[in-house]
Amino acid sequence: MASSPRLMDRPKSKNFHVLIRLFSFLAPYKPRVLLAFVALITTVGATLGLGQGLKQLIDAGFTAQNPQALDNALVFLLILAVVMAAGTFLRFFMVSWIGERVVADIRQAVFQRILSLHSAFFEVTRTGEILSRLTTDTTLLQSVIGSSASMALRNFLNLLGGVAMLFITNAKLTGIVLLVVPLVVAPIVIYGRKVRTLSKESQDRVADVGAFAEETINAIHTVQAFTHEREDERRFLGEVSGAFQAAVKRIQARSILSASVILLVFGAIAVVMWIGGRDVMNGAITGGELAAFLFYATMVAFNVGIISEVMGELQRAAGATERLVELLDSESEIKAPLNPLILPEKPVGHVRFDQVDFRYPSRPDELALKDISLDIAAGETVALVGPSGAGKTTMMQILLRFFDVERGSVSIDGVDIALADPEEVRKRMALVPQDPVIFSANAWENIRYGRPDATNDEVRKAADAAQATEFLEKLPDGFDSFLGEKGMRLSGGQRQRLSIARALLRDPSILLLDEATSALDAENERVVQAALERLMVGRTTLIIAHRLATVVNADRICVIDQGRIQAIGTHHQLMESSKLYNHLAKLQFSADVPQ
Ligand SMILES: Nc1ncnc2c1ncn2[C@@H]1O[C@H](COP(=O)(O)OP(=O)(O)OP(=O)(O)O)[C@@H](O)[C@H]1O
Repeated sequence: MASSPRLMDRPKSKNFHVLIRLFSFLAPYKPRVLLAFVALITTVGATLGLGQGLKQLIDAGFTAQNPQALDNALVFLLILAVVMAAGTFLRFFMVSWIGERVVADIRQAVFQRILSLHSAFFEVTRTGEILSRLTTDTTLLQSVIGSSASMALRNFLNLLGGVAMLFITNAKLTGIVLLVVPLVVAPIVIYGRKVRTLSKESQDRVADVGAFAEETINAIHTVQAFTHEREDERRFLGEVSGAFQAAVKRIQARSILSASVILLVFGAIAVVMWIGGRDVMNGAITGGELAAFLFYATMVAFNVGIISEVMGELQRAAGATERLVELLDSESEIKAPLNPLILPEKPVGHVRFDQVDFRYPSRPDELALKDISLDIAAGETVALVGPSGAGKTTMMQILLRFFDVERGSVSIDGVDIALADPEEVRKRMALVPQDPVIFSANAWENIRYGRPDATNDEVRKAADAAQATEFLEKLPDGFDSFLGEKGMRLSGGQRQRLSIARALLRDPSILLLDEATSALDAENERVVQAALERLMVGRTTLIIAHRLATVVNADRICVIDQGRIQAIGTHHQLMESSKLYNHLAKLQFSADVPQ
């Protein structure tokens, strides 16, 4: 398993018309595109002019022994060189700039689209695939827009111009060359393809070496514990030898290709020179004409070769564009209707599930929620309890409208959330997940995630209320401390308190808590509990309960099993009436459950 997909591996497409979609991204930069085009035409013109300068140099200068004409021809060539240099600078700069800019825009557009997509999309699309579209495919496009496309265009124009100049210079020799060029270029192109296939194979073998090493090193403890070192060494040697053999094949093919190119190209030049030389001797053409002719002929052959190379790149770019366009065209299935219902301006916090049936798109044959009806008054705390896989998390996901229900409805403050804007719905809620995510940023930014426009003062107050200030201030740089990849520097309880501060800052009317099951030590549990209680004041709270204290303190407890609500009531009521609850309570909430 290679850690990152390589450019060579991306599938190609012959579907070139998708490349047209790229034009919409070029549109904002029309003046630059135009400038690049003008520069391109100028350099092509100057390149073609070189042949004429050469002809002048030889005929009027050398052959006629005229120093003045020689000077003129040289000045002409120098001017052409300056024009070519300036044109190339401008073209290269503009085209590369456009390539980088357009790719930045495409990345932004794709990322924006990905963030808006519905949960089910992420279930069917692997994260690695999305990432490789965002990085590898866009990089490929950058190389195409920023170089290959302009190269293809330049070479194509050079080719057209070169052929035209060949005819103008000498039609008879051109006829011969048109016969010879395919004979020279075709074997080179065909063999070149073989070399490319071998290069890819060689790269794959090298990737295998890397993948094997990566897997083994990551599992170093298992390797050593099972004393598997010798065996792994032997297998690694196999991988390394495979890579070496593939490389040798590639090198062999490359050497043959280089030798053939030299033989064919110089052989062809010799043949044309021989025919042309005889014509010069006969007086049919001048020496300058022959030189110009050879110049144009070489140019044409060279350009044919390059274009065939670039075609492969363009095919890969078409493939990349196809995949990016597919992403850009993905529509979120969870979105606001055309005329979304507006939630009441002042949030109340009334939540109602009404006869909800739901099944996950990835598991269509099984109802995850069956006929769920639950009316939660503003400010009420409802604890969800039930065995693992009962559907507790699913209820929260439905309330956050990560998925739409199949039957029934879910409403907030009297508004069916399916008819509202999902962003507005989610703005009314804060989620404190079981295993809170800490982003690789400092504490300020991590808490401010709850409300990006909060002031430092507000962040501090939230941290105070969540009992997070003390431990945050003890960090080396206090609130400015970088909390590291996935918050590695914080303990489980600290992460929870930070997440509570985040929710406090968001100040939602509805709170979704997924209690941590992982055994927080008694001290931590007490602090987290205190922070939670402060957070819950005056808010409607739906809490997946794993702790006895939560269950006892909840206004109502909802017992869920296999997607259905089995019973609702207070702890004491349920201990009496619900066998399942009684069982769960004894099992889950430790032995000292009050009877
Ligand atoms: N994304 C998903 N796609 C398909 N099925 C899912 C998905 N998420 C959960 N399920 C299934 O839906 C059912 C309810 O899962 P849910 O996560 O709501 O349970 P839970 O009560 O929260 O369990 P736990 O206490 O273990 O977290 C389970 O059978 C689960 O396998």
